[in-house]
Amino acid sequence: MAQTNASKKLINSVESCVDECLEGLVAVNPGLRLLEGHRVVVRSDIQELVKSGKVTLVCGGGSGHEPAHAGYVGPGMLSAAVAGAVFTSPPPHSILAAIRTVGKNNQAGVLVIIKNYTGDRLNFGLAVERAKAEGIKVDMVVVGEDCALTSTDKTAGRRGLCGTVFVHKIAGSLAEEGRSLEEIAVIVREAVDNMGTIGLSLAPCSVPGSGPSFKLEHDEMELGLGIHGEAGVKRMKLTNVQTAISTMLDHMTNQATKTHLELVKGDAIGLIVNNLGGTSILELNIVAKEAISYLENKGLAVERVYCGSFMTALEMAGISLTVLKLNEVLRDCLDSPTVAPGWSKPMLPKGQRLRATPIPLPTTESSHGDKIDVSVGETVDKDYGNLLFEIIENVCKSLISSENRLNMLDTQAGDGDCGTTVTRGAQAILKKLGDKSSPGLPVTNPYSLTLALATIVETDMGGSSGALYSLFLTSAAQCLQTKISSSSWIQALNNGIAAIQRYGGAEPGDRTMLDALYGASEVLNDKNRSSLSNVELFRQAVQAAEKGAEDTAKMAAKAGRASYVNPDNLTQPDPGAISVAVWFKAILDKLV
Ligand SMILES: Nc1ncnc2c1ncn2[C@@H]1O[C@H](COP(=O)(O)OP(=O)(O)O)[C@@H](O)[C@H]1O
Ligand SMILES: O=C[C@H](O)COP(=O)(O)O
Ligand SMILES: [Mg+2]
Ligand SMILES: [Mn+2]
Repeated sequence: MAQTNASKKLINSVESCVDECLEGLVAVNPGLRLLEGHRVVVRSDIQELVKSGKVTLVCGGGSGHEPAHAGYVGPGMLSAAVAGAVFTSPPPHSILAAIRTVGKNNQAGVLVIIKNYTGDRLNFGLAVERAKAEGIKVDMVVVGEDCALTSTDKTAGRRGLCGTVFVHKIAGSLAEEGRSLEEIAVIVREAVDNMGTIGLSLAPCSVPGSGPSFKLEHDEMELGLGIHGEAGVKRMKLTNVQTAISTMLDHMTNQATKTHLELVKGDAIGLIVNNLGGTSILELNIVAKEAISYLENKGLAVERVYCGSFMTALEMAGISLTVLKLNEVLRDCLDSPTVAPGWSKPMLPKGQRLRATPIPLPTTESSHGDKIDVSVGETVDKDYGNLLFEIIENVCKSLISSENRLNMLDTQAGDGDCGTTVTRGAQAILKKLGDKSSPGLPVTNPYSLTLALATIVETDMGGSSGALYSLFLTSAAQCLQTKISSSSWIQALNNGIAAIQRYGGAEPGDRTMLDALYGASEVLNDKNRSSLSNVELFRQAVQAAEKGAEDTAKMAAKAGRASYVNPDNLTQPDPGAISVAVWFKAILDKLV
């Protein structure tokens, strides 16, 4: 649902903008093709590549960073790129489709390269585990080179930014050379340790369908922002470009910060001067001149400079600077040829590309989650099934009607997409749920039902929320195989919470959805409340979830994207926690 204050965009619809962007990309680049039924761009020679004995490379993440990542697909760089919705990690099934396409029957193996974001770690992590279980050789490198943070005490760690493009180039070159998966992973991880990025923004961007991601006064700029419109670490007065660049690079190399890049006189470096999307070429060239001159004045040998749009944040006015310490191997990697359109000049269209047929998916024996065995798990009677139907329907509708509020909260704390992501999941569930007279989901079999919900969420949602809810539901289902009672639902909740903690690494008090879930679970597991009726107990659990969610407003963020935002700016509750309170309340409404 578009918000009324949405910024102007040249799109046909919010829902279709990523697909149409990819269609356009493959239309003007003959070397690129779409993978059937997925937001995955692959090399058009992928079938030969897989047989070539070379390591293949998969990258991906949310859209809005164009040309990243699909623009780096091509000989000498990536084999495939998986695109999520704008600023939203893609769902695991598309990632798995990409890994299968480049990894099935490929002895050399697959290297998956991601930027360090919770959503990407979880969704790509899940797909990698599935691929391994299918016998595909695969390793994953997580890029986190942000130098903005002054400490590293966050669960979320350093963000992955434009340095990821250097990683694509280095890994691409080594793969082309025929190096092994193990060798490539070692060299690439070392390169990540030897690079740093710092951003600067003059004006925010806006996600299609929404308003600006944050506000900057006309005489302000923001140091160290991320690439999703998340506010940065320090707001400063607008200065001339020379002062701005020295502030950025001083911060990047400041020994007092835990995330600084160690540079010593005489070091050879490569530099990316990156346009975050809305900076004029005139300004960008000045930035390049100033950055080179700053670095040379420090006695560094600036051996390679790349200037342009490499890793954008939609139309954000601003820049980032990435410095990579070079050695002979890395220098050769940067210099090796590639025709990936994002790195070199785009090739001209040949013929009628819009009609090019998509690459078919590889056939596969395993079709995880596509079929759910309803013979497992205890069945409940028709009335109970009807109640579950109504609960699911109400949960989805409530979440959908909270879309704008959740987006608004995520705009302050993250990247503004939590409502959109949750709504996408809810709509997919409603579509599958269908009609009450003949539901499309196994509502009389709680175990199968919960697994089916996990699969829908995993397939259609994306983002941190998608992965976390999928883990939650998959683990919860394990407690619903036998004897359905109020206590098995409580066990299911406990198990689900444990899975979120296990994979997300956050704890109660870290300002996440866990704070709402925990509040509710404490009440439900409280022995002193055993005399309460089920409905009364649940009513108190809802109150605790709501309180847990509201209390996040006062918490410091330790996990997720909010952990990068200046704590002074975090005055509203966490969107993920509010979403939990919303669905708890929606369940209660159907129990009374
Ligand atoms: N490590 C984590 N553990 C538990 N919940 C998390 C974690 N990281 C993020 N979250 C929850 O996810 C919510 C954001 O969801 P979403 O917008 O889908 O994520 P993103 O855009 O960062 O991928 C946060 O408000 C928070 O409640
Ligand atoms: O561009 C977005 C990144 O891929 C992170 O995704 P996320 O917001 O789902 O964590
Ligand atoms: Mg997101
Ligand atoms: Mn978000």
